[in-house]
Amino acid sequence: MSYVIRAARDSDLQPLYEMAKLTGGGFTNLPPEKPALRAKLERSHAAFDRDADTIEDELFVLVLENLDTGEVRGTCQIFPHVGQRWPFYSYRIGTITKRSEELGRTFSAEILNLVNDLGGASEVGGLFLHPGERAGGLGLLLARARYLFIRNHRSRFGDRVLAELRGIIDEAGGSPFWDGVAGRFFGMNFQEADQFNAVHGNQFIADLMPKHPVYIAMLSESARSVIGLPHPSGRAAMRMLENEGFAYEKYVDIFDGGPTMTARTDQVKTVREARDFELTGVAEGGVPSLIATGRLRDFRVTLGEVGDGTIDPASAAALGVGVGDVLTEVER
Ligand SMILES: NC(=[NH2+])NCCC[C@H](N)C(=O)O
Repeated sequence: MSYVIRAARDSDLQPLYEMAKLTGGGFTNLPPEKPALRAKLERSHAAFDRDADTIEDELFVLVLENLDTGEVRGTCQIFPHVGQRWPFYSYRIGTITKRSEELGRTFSAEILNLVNDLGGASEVGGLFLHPGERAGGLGLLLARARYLFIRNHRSRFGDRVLAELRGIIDEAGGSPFWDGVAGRFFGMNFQEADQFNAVHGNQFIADLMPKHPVYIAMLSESARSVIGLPHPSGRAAMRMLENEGFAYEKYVDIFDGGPTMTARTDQVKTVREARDFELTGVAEGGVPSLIATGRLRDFRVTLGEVGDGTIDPASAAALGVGVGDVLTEVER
């Protein structure tokens, strides 16, 4: 089977919608609403069409296509510059330490601070792989294709990259963190708020989110216990991000308390290890690799084998490349 990652097209709307319905909620970047998805595709087209070297608040949507069937089986997104137009919100967990000499006691309290620290960063997100394809390293292909895209269009991205992981959701679809913190100020449940956010953006956060720091000690045990923890379905994603050099630096999602992972763009493993080479021939065999080619709308990535200046025939066909083309490779 042969797969390729490529820019999303208008005709991908239906499969994107079908996949969005499979996410089970809490997946802000892939709402199961066609108008919202269509708006994302339009934003993405504009980003791929803009051939310039500057960082803008835009969005690239990529899809994973099974070349044997023509079906779209996965997707991922890159936001080059969050917080440029609308502030980007996070809770940063800070510490305040107090000492009473008379009592001989020192106390440290943890505080949730509403911050816009991550404004200016690039964000990777919206990664979804069809449940029927969760083998064969395709999740990793989707994730790492984003870093190759960033590397090959480096001036379009910030010096820091972030990834938000879904937080803990209970069986009823509720978020213990939401119920204990922001929910008290929004008059809606987590699903409604997340849905509203996905469709209408985050102005309502600026309007309603409490501005004062929150003492974690004063939250309910259920809210406290999920801070910085990913949804069980996101544990593998968290490990993948850590392997790329991302770390949890005490930033959490203001709605569900899920961890925000950050990394220096140039320190991301795939960005650091990728290298360019000129294709001198097509032959079987070589090192299992991710192979990328093309700029902007023509950007493509596949899984294949890289020899000494060569790639395997299936990859050459998947990428539509021939001798003399310049490719990017990074070991699997
Ligand atoms: N799970 C959520 N919808 N969280 C709220 C959005 C937070 C996001 N960092 C923003 O500022 O837009």
